[in-house]
Amino acid sequence: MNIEEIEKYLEENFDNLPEGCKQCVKGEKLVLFITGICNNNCYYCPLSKKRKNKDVIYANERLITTVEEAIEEAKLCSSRGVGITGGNPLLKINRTVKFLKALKKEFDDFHAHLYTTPETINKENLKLLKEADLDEIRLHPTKIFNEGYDEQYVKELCDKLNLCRKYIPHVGVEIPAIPKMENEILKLAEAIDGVAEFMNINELEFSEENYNELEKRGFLPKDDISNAIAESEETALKVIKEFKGDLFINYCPSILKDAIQMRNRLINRAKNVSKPYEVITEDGLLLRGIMIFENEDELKNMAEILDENGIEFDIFDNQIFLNPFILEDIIEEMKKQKFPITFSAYISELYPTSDHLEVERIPLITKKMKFRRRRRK
Ligand SMILES: C[S@@+](CC[C@H](N)C(=O)[O-])C[C@H]1O[C@@H](n2cnc3c(N)ncnc32)[C@H](O)[C@@H]1O
Ligand code: SF4
Repeated sequence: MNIEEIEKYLEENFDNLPEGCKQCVKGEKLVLFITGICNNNCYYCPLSKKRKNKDVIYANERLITTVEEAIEEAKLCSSRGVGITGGNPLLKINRTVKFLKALKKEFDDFHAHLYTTPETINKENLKLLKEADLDEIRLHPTKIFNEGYDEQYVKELCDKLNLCRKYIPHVGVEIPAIPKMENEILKLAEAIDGVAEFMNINELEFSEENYNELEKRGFLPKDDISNAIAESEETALKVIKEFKGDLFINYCPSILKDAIQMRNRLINRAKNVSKPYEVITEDGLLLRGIMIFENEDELKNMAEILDENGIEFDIFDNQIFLNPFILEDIIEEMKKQKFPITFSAYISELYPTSDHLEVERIPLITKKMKFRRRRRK
């Protein structure tokens, strides 16, 4: 599926999507990684070394420790809900409940969904999640994808789904589309039809951590621009085509996460955190003009000139941050008037995230620059 096909698919199916997906697509979900601890060991687990089996908390890309930081990140991203993920959030149930209650208290009408695996579902955990007002839960039946289809395991999964339904308003199943597993996935869909409300199938993705395990099994990247695995999409779409029951099955392509969901979240955050002189790109990144001075007096002179002309800027150490296009104009004018340029200058393209990750430095040589639209990994 390319972007146009995904946009068309979303337009046609948006109303049927689980609420958690609706907000996620619009970039309105805070991604709360509550712990990296997990008792499973899926060969396709995409978690990075910094997160896998580490008891760390992230709100979006930001490493946090407190509820207040999670609330702050939600505000900065104009989030309207939270997706609680991990690791397995239920292995840190008290922390999960503490964060969930605090977010629900802080924001009105805040939708919450949570990812977990069937083994940790029990009455005690569900009671706590209900008290904390969890709206949606998604179970990932890992055993099927690591060891093969097992009738008894799927029966137990259905029991767990039924138990979830007693406590949580919306209950679904979420799985990776492992290439060539269409028969197993179809059997699973038939078994959970009438029990789960939806099944979400993710296009299989590789990461630095799982690449070797995927390659060992003959799974290879589908192209050199995304981190999707070849034939995963075909498997998911075949399941959707051949399934004849009532269960709503949704396919979530890797590119949707990168090009639509992540982009929307960045745009939301950029709108809240950008300085008046920064430019928001169509990908939700920030463009900032930067002058670097070796001489403090020259920096002060330039700051005075900018001030006199009503140009907004910030001074950071020996640098002046200003609008990138104004910076280009200034340099052009100085060149025209053969004015000695005593600073170096570039345009910085950076993420509006808490780490301000810089993705590119564009040296200022030409006036009219085209800013490429790039896909992030
Ligand atoms: C990354 S997990 C995080 C939550 C939790 N650890 C779990 O596995 O349910 C969220 C969902 O992604 C799916 N998933 C796991 N590994 C994946 C991969 N390599 N590519 C695409 N989806 C994956 C699983 O179906 C899971 O429901
Ligand atoms: S359940 Fe999730 S976090 Fe745990 S190993 Fe599997 S994919 Fe990784």
